[in-house]
Amino acid sequence: MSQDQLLKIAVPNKGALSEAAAQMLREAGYRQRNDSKELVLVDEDNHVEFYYLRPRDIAVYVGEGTLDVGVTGRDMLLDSGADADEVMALGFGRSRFRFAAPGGAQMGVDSLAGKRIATSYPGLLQGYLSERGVEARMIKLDGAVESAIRLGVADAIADVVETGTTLRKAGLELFGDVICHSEGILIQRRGDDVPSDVLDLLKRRLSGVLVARNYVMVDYDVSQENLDEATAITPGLEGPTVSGLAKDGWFAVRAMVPRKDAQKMMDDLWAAGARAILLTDIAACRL
Ligand SMILES: Nc1ncnc2c1ncn2[C@@H]1O[C@H](COP(=O)(O)OP(=O)(O)OP(=O)(O)O)[C@@H](O)[C@H]1O
Ligand SMILES: O=P(O)(O)OC[C@H]1O[C@H](OP(=O)(O)OP(=O)(O)O)[C@H](O)[C@@H]1O
Ligand SMILES: [Mg+2]
Repeated sequence: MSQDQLLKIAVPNKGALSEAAAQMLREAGYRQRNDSKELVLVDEDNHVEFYYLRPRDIAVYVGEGTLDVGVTGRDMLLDSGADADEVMALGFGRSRFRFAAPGGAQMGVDSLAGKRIATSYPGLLQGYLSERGVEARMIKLDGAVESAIRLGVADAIADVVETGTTLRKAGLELFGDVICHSEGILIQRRGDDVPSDVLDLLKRRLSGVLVARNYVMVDYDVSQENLDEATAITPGLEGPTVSGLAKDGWFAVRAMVPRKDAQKMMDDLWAAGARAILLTDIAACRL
């Protein structure tokens, strides 16, 4: 891609990843379509254009080099066998790809030899079974795979599981190890190392959104005698900002901390003598 061409980015047009992908791109400062029938959207200011495509097809377009990068699911990239690699995990659309069957809790992957397995991800499944030397018959379905056993076309299934509700409602139980931990990812054609400022910016902005989502800012006041103990709890990224307060012997401390640990960290800070402990969201960042 030459510097004056727009970077072509594929985005899922429907399904579980579509809204979350568009939302993340919006938060990263890009324009996104308002009309779900729109197939292409040009964002001149940011030197990119978005192509709205079926999530399953995105790895194919990127692998063939017709589009520069794309957002899809890790399971779909692996299933496609396309000539594309994961560049960055995006933290949304998390799911697991797993085996299930009635009474599955008693089964193992070895028991699948000679059986029929229904799936929408034959490439991913075949790769997993071949590595383990298990020969089974693949029944390729487009969706609603959980119904395949009840309807008599398969003995087991391999499908996407998020909450497990769909499986439970179909009377199925999980078995075997997780075949793939999936989430939304950014992909690029394998070996495509043409330097691109526009792509570097996209990656930096998406990383910024991830940090803003996963971290919060903590502020607190602490006395000199408790300063070391408190800052050990909030080491920050480079180190916490420590500034003097008007009150003698007291300091104000500010640091970024992982959102998931924030409540426990506040308890620990309080126990360490910190007071006026405040948490605030980070709207955006560049690290
Ligand atoms: N319930 C879910 N929770 C989280 N991720 C999911 C869920 N269902 C699917 N995914 C993920 O979303 C990606 C695309 O799957 P999706 O179901 O949207 O596509 P599809 O099955 O081809 O389309 P559709 O279901 O609209 O026919 C995959 O990476 C998959 O792992
Ligand atoms: O574990 P759960 O939270 O129940 O979610 C998993 C279900 O969600 C997806 O189905 P989708 O709605 O995409 O329909 P599909 O099977 O036709 O793709 C997936 O294929 C599972 O069926
Ligand atoms: Mg689906």
